[in-house]
Amino acid sequence: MDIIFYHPSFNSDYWINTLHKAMPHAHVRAWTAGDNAPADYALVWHPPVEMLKGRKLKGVFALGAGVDAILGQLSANPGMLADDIPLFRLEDTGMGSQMQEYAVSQVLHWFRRFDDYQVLKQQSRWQQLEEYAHGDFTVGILGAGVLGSKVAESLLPWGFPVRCWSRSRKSLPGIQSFAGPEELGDFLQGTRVLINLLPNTSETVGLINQSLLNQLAEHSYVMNLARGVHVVEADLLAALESGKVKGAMLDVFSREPLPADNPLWAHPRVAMTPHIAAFTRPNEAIEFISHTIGKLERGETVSGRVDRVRGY
Ligand SMILES: NC(=O)C1=CN([C@@H]2O[C@H](COP(=O)(O)OP(=O)(O)OC[C@H]3O[C@@H](n4cnc5c(N)ncnc54)[C@H](O)[C@@H]3O)[C@@H](O)[C@H]2O)C=CC1
Ligand SMILES: O=C(O)C(=O)CO
Repeated sequence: MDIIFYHPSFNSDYWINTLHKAMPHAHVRAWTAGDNAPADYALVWHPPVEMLKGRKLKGVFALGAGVDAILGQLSANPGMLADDIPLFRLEDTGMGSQMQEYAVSQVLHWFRRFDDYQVLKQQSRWQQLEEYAHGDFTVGILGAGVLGSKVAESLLPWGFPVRCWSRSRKSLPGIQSFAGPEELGDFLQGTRVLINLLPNTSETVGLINQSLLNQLAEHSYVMNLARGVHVVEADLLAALESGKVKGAMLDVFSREPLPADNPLWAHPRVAMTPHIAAFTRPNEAIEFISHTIGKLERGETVSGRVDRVRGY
């Protein structure tokens, strides 16, 4: 079995050596331009079109959770990957716990008013502020998939009401599930902290706009852990200016790196991280990939297959 590997920044040697340990029978090589030798599987992240174009592969694994980039390449280069070649994505592989860390820490930061105390500190003011009540701090998660559901579960022990919105209804103990466009309004009403963990698709791009933000509770918070294109930045800035949104924590942006002249940089109630909410963990990813390839070779059913039409 031959596997080709491409990632613009990962340590190829580590990945190839670890893949060899997980799959001793496989020959894994780092793909380089001009390599047209046969392969059975490709492990890729933002691959050059020529790496996949015209290849007969048993499967392609995206080395991340979101597949919008590779699907975007596919739509721009139709011949890049034959329709009958399955595309897989990583499900959790160490990203779930990272998302939990990020979300819980930020929700608690806002709930305990550390953002307000930082402002008082800068004014050298010693002042105790009125505490928020858990009941007034409903957390609503857009996207209740692998990562969104883990984030939802991690917030429950802290006493917050937690709800989620997804394409289909979910059964997550203690978490109110809202499903489909017809229930988005009910999901938003009363949501104080909005956390985005949706995939970037034609249905979700630009979803977090003025209309959606206006439906949130007063003095709400927005945390974007998914993709920058989900947020209409001008609308978020307007909601911050009006006070409808009290604070934002953004890990992803419509352009990355974020251009220096973007007003989000200087906004006093916007905190930012440079797309670091959750990294692919090599060991967990290789375990997932090697198990999945093993199942594929045995003709067994597998999870993680991307629905190219649906977009995730
Ligand atoms: N900032 C970062 O470092 C990272 C960001 N991500 C982002 O997180 C996203 C989610 O990852 P997973 O949870 O693994 O994805 P997933 O595919 O397991 O879950 C997606 C969820 O979104 C819902 N959804 C999709 N389209 C919808 C629609 N039109 N209306 C309502 N609900 C819809 C689905 O029902 C599902 O619950 C990824 O697509 C990626 O963009 C993932 C990893 C790291
Ligand atoms: O896995 C993903 O989709 C990511 O955004 C990793 O950066």
